[in-house]
Amino acid sequence: KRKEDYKLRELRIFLRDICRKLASNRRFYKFTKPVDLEEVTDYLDIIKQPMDLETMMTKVDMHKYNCAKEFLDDIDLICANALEYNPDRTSSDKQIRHEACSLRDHAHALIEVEMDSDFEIECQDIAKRR
Ligand SMILES: O=C(C1CCC1)N1C[C@@H]2C[C@H]3C[C@@H](O)[C@@H](O)[C@]2(C1)O3
Repeated sequence: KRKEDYKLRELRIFLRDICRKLASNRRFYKFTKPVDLEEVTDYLDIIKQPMDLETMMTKVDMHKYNCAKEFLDDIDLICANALEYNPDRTSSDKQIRHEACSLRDHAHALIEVEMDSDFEIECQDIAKRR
């Protein structure tokens, strides 16, 4: 176990906690599971890289994130997908877009306040080397 492996384990513990908090917020329930591709049959024609919070939790466990920025890139992907697939002037699409922007801003704010910025810089240096 190298020194940086201990840092990445600390990052995983931190990101699981962030993911748990987001997934347990009822405002974000639409983003907790993959879009049902049997129900939404044209989804992959429009959205080339689906993402959701359960998939992100699995990615944490699979050591797919080497820094918080990579985690936030997937949060931004969840949001961008929702804005792209639900663009209409209807109240249901507007509600999805509002919730997507709220998820994005809440996730960035949560990490900003809870993450030591020097620790993230160290993780981003590890990410570059890998
Ligand atoms: O984009 C999404 C999710 C919401 C944020 C992610 N979906 C695409 C479909 C359009 C809209 C209404 C239902 O048809 C439901 O299946 C979906 C799921 O919501």
